[in-house]
Amino acid sequence: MPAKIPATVITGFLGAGKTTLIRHLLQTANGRRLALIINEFGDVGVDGDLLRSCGDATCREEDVVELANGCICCTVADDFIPTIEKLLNRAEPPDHIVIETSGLALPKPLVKAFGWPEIRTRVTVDGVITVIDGAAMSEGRFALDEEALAAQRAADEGLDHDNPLEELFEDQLACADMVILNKTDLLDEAGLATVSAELAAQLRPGVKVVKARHGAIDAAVLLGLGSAAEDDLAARPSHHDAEDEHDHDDFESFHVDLGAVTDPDALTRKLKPVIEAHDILRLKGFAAVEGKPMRLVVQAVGGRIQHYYDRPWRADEARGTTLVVIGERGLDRAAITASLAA
Ligand SMILES: Nc1nc2c(ncn2[C@@H]2O[C@H](COP(=O)(O)OP(=O)(O)OP(=O)(O)O)[C@@H](O)[C@H]2O)c(=O)[nH]1
Repeated sequence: MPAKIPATVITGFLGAGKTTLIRHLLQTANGRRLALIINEFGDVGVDGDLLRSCGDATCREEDVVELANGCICCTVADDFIPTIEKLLNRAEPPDHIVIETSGLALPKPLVKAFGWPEIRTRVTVDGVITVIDGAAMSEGRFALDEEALAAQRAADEGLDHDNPLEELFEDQLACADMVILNKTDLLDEAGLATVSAELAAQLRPGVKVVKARHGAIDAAVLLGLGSAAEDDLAARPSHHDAEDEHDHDDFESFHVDLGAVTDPDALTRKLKPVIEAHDILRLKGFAAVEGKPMRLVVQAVGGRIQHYYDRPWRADEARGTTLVVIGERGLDRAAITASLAA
């Protein structure tokens, strides 16, 4: 029986730095042939496109498979299993498969999928790596608002779960074999100490926390953990263990198509109040800037916004501005679209 091909699951909340970590991983793959499966919650494959444009020898076009438009934990049978089988059946299978889940995916159902008969003898979960946005955590982005929850519980006995961000955050931590505490450049010493202590209190015994900036952790640290997580599920509790199915009704995503922009900084100034007014969790995409041959990448994690040019527009693609908007259910799409188009 040939050795199982290792697969690493990179998870973590919206904008934590998963794609950034994978780009660095590709640059330190040290000759390993990697295949990437990139999962997006939204219907526009931003991360996959960013990774394809990284141009490294290790991330050829055919090595990046995109599973957009829904969380990988919900599309296991239709999308994930067939995708893994295709990779395993290649004339030259990859040395290692790296899976980036969407920022809203539950990792445990995905790890469970590796126990499916179609693939269980051929691939193993080498490790679940959870990326944490240290800045968002220190700002209490995932902390439970005790008063609000107490008030909710008083009003509704039937309430049986914490807020969706809190649950998702806890599930992504509970399933981790390693935690990357990212964005430490945005933390002062006190903030780092607080976040590190909060993490340590939530992690299973033996789970390592590695501090990082811009996901700059080498492949040698991330790959080769040998955790066989698919055989260790009982040790990884989830809020959703009791459910057969889970859904992502708590979140929603849509994209806005705009024309070319004249000034990237003006675009950022326009985005900030819209993100804050509508509590948009994540906004990302590409913009065409008048007179510029390069494509502008727009990245917003909560109110933290940045933009940069990543590559020239190709002759075969339509220049335009497409922004993916992700938030908790109930986003006012019309108002957001109107504000961005104004
Ligand atoms: N300051 C700072 N910014 C970072 C760091 N890591 C990532 N970022 C930025 O955070 C934003 C989101 O990074 P991504 O790598 O796209 O995050 P992601 O987890 O893949 O995002 P989703 O796939 O949308 O969940 C980008 O603007 C990154 O440049 C970091 O360590 N420090």
